[in-house]
Amino acid sequence: MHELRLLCPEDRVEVLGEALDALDALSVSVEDADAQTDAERALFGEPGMPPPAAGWQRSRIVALFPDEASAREAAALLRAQDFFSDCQLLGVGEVPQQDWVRLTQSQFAPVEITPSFWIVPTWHEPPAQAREVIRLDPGLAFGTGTHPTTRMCLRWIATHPVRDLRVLDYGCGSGILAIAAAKFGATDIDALDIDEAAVASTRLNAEANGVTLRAGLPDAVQGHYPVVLANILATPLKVLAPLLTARVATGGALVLAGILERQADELSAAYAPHLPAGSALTVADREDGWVLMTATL
Ligand SMILES: C[S@@+](CC[C@H](N)C(=O)[O-])C[C@H]1O[C@@H](n2cnc3c(N)ncnc32)[C@H](O)[C@@H]1O
Repeated sequence: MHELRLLCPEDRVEVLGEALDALDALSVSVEDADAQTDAERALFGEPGMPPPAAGWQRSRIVALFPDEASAREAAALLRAQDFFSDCQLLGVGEVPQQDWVRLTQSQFAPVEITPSFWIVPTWHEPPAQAREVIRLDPGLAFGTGTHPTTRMCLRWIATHPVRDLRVLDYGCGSGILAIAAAKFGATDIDALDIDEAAVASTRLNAEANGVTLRAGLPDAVQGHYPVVLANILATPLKVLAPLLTARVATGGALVLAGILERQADELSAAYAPHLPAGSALTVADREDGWVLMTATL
């Protein structure tokens, strides 16, 4: 395969992407040409919040073609277009052959949650000290155990009694929290998500781990649960406060993640009106700038 590398200003990214697509590029990727410099621009915004900028000042576009001739032909055609005037051709080069599957797999190692509880990709053997193991490969849905928010929830599950309890995993992604609850003895588990792909992924992962749970869309929520877990993000968690608190059984635990340290007070305040007297949402764990917040209802 050969790659065609281009440099362009923010307002040409879309038209170049469309043109490369029409020229049968196998893939087109766009990166910040100023990454790792003072001019680097963050483009991430929380759900519901606008991103800080619509695009990068200068983008580096890399398009893959099956051979050198098609990459060069695409370069020649693009250079002849009016919209290419402020753009630059950086080069055409061969992409070295790699074992992409092995390369991807090498980035996912077993993740330790506690010394005896591990998340292990199927291409690895579980470590000798692992007593409880979830087998999980990275897929379309979030939740491989590598993110601090997931890890803190998993740690909570592993260190609190969930045996024989009903559990709600709201925003289940890959289903990792629901599967962990099942591994630690929870018996009646609802794993729900607004994303159909997450629901499908949860079903497959549960089956692969030999556990029983119900995966579905949020309207499948039913009754009250002694444990309600939700690892989403601060903004949706605030919106979901009435719904999530209403689903926690009396004396049950609400466990929330996806919250940055600086958002903890904001979350406590948003949940306060929905909690019984004497109960509060407080920080129970922290990792890498994220916090886990819990309340007993
Ligand atoms: C950060 S992932 C968490 C996945 C997994 N539970 C974990 O702990 O790794 C958040 C998930 O919540 C889902 N989600 C976002 N907003 C939601 C909402 N309002 N109701 C239900 N699920 C939601 C997303 O589709 C995503 O799969």
